[in-house]
Amino acid sequence: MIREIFSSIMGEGKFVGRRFIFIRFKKCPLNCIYCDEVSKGEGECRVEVIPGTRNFKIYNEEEIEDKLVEIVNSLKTPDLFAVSFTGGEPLVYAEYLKKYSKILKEEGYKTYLESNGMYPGRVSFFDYASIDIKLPEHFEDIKEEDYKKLYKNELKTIEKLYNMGSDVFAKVIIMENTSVEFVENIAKDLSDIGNIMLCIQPVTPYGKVRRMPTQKKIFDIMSACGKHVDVMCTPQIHKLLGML
Ligand SMILES: C[S@@+](CC[C@H](N)C(=O)[O-])C[C@H]1O[C@@H](n2cnc3c(N)ncnc32)[C@H](O)[C@@H]1O
Ligand SMILES: Nc1nc2[nH]cc(C(=O)O)c2c(=O)[nH]1
Ligand code: SF4
Ligand SMILES: [Mg+2]
Repeated sequence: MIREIFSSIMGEGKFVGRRFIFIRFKKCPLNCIYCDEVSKGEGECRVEVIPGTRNFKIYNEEEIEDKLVEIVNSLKTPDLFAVSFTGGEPLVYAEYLKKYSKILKEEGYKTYLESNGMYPGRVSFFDYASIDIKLPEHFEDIKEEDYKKLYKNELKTIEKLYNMGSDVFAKVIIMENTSVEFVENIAKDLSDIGNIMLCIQPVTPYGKVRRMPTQKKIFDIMSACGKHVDVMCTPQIHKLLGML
């Protein structure tokens, strides 16, 4: 279920630059062409021994699940902002996630969800949430009706978290072929939900994706979205810094 736990600087979105502990779950039902988490399902479970050192202890699956609080406590640093549940797709493991995010909250930690938003029915409370809104070009081949369903679910997830009082924002990964109008329409839909920040994240070339969007594309998208919502843009800074 859990693939790795480590301490790093948040490299994406509204809280970029803050210190986080990352709990990464394994599986994900989607298959984004740019996904930098290729080992979705298999592989060992590794836990950083000392924050930021990349020294890992290998655990077996069951062992780590019961020791989660102990492990998080061992990675706590004075600058810690929150504990991120990411993946893969953390909401694949919704029951475990609900139980442990509540326990960690009771222990005094702020909780942060990083999700693709495909499971609105499984969402529980998090202090902060980053919900991806996927675009059709993120997939090798997606039927229009499947994309529409995914999009509807993503908006529903954001709305649910917003109404629960989570500090939720939307993240859109943009590519060189991303349409300005398409992202502007997303911004309009977000503004109908409430005061939701839109974080534009230029794709980091990976796998079959070879190029980042141009500066013009980034500025055009930001200007168009800025008519409707609060918008910011950041690349994945942890990769620039060579961090996990
Ligand atoms: C690995 S995903 C895990 C959480 C969830 N499955 C999702 O997609 O939101 C974490 C974040 O990394 C982003 N990401 C993955 N590969 C990327 C890449 N090559 N360039 C930019 N962002 C990427 C995803 O879009 C998502 O916002
Ligand atoms: N440093 C760092 N920041 C991140 N923000 C989101 C990440 C993720 O994979 O969910 C991530 C990650 O993997 N590392
Ligand atoms: S939804 Fe997230 S984990 Fe799943 S393939 Fe896309 S980027 Fe990767
Ligand atoms: Mg990542």
